[in-house]
Amino acid sequence: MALVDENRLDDQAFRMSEATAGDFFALLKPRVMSLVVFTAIVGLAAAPGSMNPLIGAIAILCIAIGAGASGALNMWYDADIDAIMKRTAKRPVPSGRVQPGEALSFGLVLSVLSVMTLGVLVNWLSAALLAFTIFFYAVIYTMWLKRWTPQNIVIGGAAGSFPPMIGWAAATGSISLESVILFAIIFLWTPPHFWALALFKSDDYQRAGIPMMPNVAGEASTRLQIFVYSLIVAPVGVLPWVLGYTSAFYGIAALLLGAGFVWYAWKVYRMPDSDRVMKPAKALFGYSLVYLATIFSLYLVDAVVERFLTAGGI
Ligand code: HEM
Ligand SMILES: CC(C)=CCC/C(C)=C/CC/C(C)=C/COP(=O)(O)OP(=O)(O)O
Repeated sequence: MALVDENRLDDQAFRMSEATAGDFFALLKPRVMSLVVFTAIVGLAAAPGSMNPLIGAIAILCIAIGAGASGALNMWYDADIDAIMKRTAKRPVPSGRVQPGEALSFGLVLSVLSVMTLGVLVNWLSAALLAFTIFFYAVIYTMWLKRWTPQNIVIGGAAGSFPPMIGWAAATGSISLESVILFAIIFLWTPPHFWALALFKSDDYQRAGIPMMPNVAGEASTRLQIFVYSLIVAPVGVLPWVLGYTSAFYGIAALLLGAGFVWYAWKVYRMPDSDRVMKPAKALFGYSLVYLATIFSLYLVDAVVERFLTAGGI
């Protein structure tokens, strides 16, 4: 009698993984997470005091790995709906290149690794914030809010807003009003960022049965809500200058960028129901990325210049 039952080797559980390193990298949602990690870098660099550059680099690496891990956990749980939506059907799990168990273990191992390393080598406040953010995205948003309420991304947006606070906490071991304002900018930016995309991808969400705002409240209401959020995020983007955290250089640029945001959102608000190409919504989605990347870049430049001038006694 053979020691190994040949038939059992064909079972799913015994199948060798067909996944490549590229598939595992894709599980980290690298494109989205690159901007997320950039906001964490800004939080870390803008924080007062000096930090050992090696510890700073370790902190950023841990945040990047933790963010990617939360993306893997999201893709593990969402494989059923990702398979239905055109935009996501080719992802590693729904396309069968990565087994669900592999994605789950990958996400869990990286989550524990990133949080523990951040805690041991940097500080436990930033590690606790990172753990909470991973939990918020993977469990509160993905497993609960996303399939339950059209306010999913309004509440779930908190997850994407924490990284600058984590960076700040890594540098200082504390939370401050300035880091809460960086949180608020991303939090208020998320609904227009995402609903612009949800407008022109609403068929996908409809088919998958996800209660995104355009599918539940309708396109007209979503367009109005996008515009209202743009009216709030624009002044909040200028708040760091008003409160004296940045120079006028940042403040004026933020004012102009905010005016641009309101303009793009206004075009979406005025978009006729009959417009199925939805160019204004696509333009706003693109602009939302430019807005956040630019405003955080300016914040970084402002903080670095300020530090340079202070160090030089100017
Ligand atoms: C709950 C909050 C958020 C939701 C629901 C959301 C949703 C999405 C979706 C569905 C896409 C399209 C992704 C794709 O092409 O497959 C996207 C793209 C993107 N998002 Fe978000 N997002 C959120 C928060 C954020 C945050 C906080 C950031 C960065 C700080 C961000 C940065 C990006 C970037 C950079 C892209 C473009 C990726 C590319 O080039 O394909 N998002 N977002
Ligand atoms: C440090 C840390 C843990 C950061 C996490 C940051 C975070 C939560 C970012 C959210 C980004 C995002 C792509 C949401 C997509 O929503 P979705 O999952 O509904 O989009 P999908 O349909 O493309 O999967």
